[in-house]
Amino acid sequence: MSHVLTLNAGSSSLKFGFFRLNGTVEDPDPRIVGSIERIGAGERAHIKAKRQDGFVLIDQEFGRNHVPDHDTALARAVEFLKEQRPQAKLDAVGHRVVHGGPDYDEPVELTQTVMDRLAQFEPLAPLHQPHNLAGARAALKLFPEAVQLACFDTAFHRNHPWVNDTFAIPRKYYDQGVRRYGFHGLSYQYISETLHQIAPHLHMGRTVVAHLGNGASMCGLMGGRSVASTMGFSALDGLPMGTRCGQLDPGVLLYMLMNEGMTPAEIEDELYRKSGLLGLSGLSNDMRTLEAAGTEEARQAIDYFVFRIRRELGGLVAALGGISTMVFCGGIGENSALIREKVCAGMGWIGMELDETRNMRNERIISTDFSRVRILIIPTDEEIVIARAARDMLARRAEAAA
Ligand SMILES: Nc1ncnc2c1ncn2[C@@H]1O[C@H](COP(=O)(O)OP(=O)(O)O)[C@@H](O)[C@H]1O
Ligand SMILES: CC(=O)OP(=O)(O)O
Ligand SMILES: [Mg+2]
Repeated sequence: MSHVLTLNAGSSSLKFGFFRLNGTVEDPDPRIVGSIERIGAGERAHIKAKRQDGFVLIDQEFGRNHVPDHDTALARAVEFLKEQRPQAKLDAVGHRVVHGGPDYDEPVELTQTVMDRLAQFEPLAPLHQPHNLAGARAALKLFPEAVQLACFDTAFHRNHPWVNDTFAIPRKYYDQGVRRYGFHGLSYQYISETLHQIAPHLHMGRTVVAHLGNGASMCGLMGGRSVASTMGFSALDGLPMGTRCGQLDPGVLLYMLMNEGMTPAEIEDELYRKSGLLGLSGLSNDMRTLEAAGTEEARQAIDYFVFRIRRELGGLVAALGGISTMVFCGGIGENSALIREKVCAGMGWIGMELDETRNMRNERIISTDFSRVRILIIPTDEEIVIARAARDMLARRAEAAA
């Protein structure tokens, strides 16, 4: 029996999935999915994992400083999986790698050359890429006989039309790779494939997907393919996020450099780690905390988040030439009735009409029966997209070896 481990390393978390492969066509079976959160020096990390039927296998806090970095987190996750499945042999380890640069438009086997190339993109995604690659290095040591593959957040967007792929700066920068890459591609691929399964007629049309998590972006899909996305060169652009600023006039960067005398490292820290919902509210990057807080600053942070989503929605509808389906996903998109309600309020002019009760109940279809645009909640699943890619890569290698 073949097994695949999937790893999705964020700035302070590691999500893992343990899948059984049932042949080369059937969907991989998610036997165990879990996460370790609050990784870092001085933190009390927390491991959670569930079986496929929802049974909680572990939900436990570590002691302070017990999981100071991603290498330790991976070791803890592997220890736990070995306890659960002592006999299982891993055939592949699939990694979410946020930045694949201009060339990778599909998953690739992680060789040393590929790793070196991907390390060049670390400055473009400092909250993710270094951790993604650290996870890959650690897994290469732990499982030398397993196939290791990288699945990129950028790959799904690689066929954007040129106007959505470029900035209006001298052309040499485009050739150097300064482009609008777009991210959250594994999530958008999952939504696109799911839409194809559950509503093929909607999949054929014009869809706007709002992936609203700690990182947030939106994507316009035409016939299931990405046409435009709100994220650009780095995972900073577009919507404001938990701690990232989203769209910013580049003049603000010049101001920080020249008037505030900030160093590039200080600006990076300000824009990636201290801005967004946290920076505006002065309270938290967590939407649940902001919704419960009731302070003026928390309300303003929510208002700004919603305002930017609505602006981008209008822009994406114009880029697509219309809209037939709107999908919400990510931790906020899947769980916050309040944010969905605020985003959809008064959007009748593009044919969106939210059903209040369905929205409150987090149902799959949350538009009214009369709404011209279908509004859906689809819980996203980046892990299964990685597991499917691993299945396909193992099948290709087996075929080549036969
Ligand atoms: N019931 C809820 N109401 C509002 N926000 C929620 C709810 N559940 C989760 N969230 C928010 O989802 C965000 C995390 O989303 P998630 O997609 O898990 O992020 P990540 O990018 O780390 O994968 C947090 O801001 C969290 O507050
Ligand atoms: C690209 C990105 O923002 O990812 P995440 O949502 O995992 O932070
Ligand atoms: Mg995410």
